[in-house]
Amino acid sequence: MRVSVPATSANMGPGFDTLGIALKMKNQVVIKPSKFHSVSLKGEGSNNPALKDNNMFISIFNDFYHNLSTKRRNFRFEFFNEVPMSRGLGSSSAVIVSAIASAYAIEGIDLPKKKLLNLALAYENHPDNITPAVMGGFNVATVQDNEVKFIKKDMPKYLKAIVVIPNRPISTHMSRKTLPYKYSKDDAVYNLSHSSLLTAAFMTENWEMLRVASLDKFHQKYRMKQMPELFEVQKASLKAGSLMSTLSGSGSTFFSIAHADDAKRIEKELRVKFPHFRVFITDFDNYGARVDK
Ligand SMILES: Nc1ncnc2c1ncn2[C@@H]1O[C@H](COP(=O)(O)OP(=O)(O)O)[C@@H](O)[C@H]1O
Ligand SMILES: N[C@@H](CCOP(=O)(O)O)C(=O)O
Repeated sequence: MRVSVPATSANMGPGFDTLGIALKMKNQVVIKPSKFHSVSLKGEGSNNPALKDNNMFISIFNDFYHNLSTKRRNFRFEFFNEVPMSRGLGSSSAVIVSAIASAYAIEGIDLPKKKLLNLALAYENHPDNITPAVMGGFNVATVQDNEVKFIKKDMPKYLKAIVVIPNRPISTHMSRKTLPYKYSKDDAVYNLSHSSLLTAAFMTENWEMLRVASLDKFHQKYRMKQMPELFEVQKASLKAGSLMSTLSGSGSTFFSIAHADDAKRIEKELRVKFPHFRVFITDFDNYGARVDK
């Protein structure tokens, strides 16, 4: 059985804890019944021996498996990870969603995507990463009465994402601590209006509006101060022709959207200017979490 879940870029500027989009980079796990428990890791995290012992996937999988099953089978877990850890590309959401989906699938229990999303909410209480991780596409999401309410929009193939991934990780938990405790009414109105405009721009495919609509006063500047070079990345990406360029989740990755015709040139310019960062183009994912039995 194989489960795959895409990377996600959350916030998208002003949509703090609300907006997110799925990328065509994924974490996959192949699970096989086996005499003994064993773990193999390829790709991101494979040089981290701790992930072979007691990683977040195994502990969430076990929580669900032990609730769903009376049997005590052992499994071999083979992980193929493309989502870098603690870079603002939703690695924790990918792990949470894939662990829950795997426990249900291994027991042959059908798990509708909306239920998967609401189960994931217990592990990550902001819905901006888990929603696109489960559903794919661009999503606007909120939590009401312990349920995720969301609207999804498929992304067209003629738009591409360009990601700039620094070497340095930023933990989401720590990064949230750098944010102000309170915001002024002016800042609240600023973000509310920009986030609403950004959502409307996605829904109506008014891509030229993204540059203005993606401006934010809630979180980016506080977080980017930890790595001031990110201000340069944003400036360079917009100058090179990106439609929008925002901190991805809590960072450290920078996420830009561009027309396919411009993406190669923007990628090249960013690579030249920031040779010490990983820069590449990726498509958007419109499917989300996938289980192949
Ligand atoms: N492939 C993985 N396997 C196991 N645990 C992972 C994996 N990827 C991420 N994690 C867990 O998620 C944490 C990173 O979460 P977080 O700081 O929210 O970063 P991100 O921005 O990538 O979601 C890691 O410290 C680790 O506990
Ligand atoms: N809204 C959250 C998003 C965190 O995304 P991640 O990919 O960094 O986990 C936040 O801004 O803290």
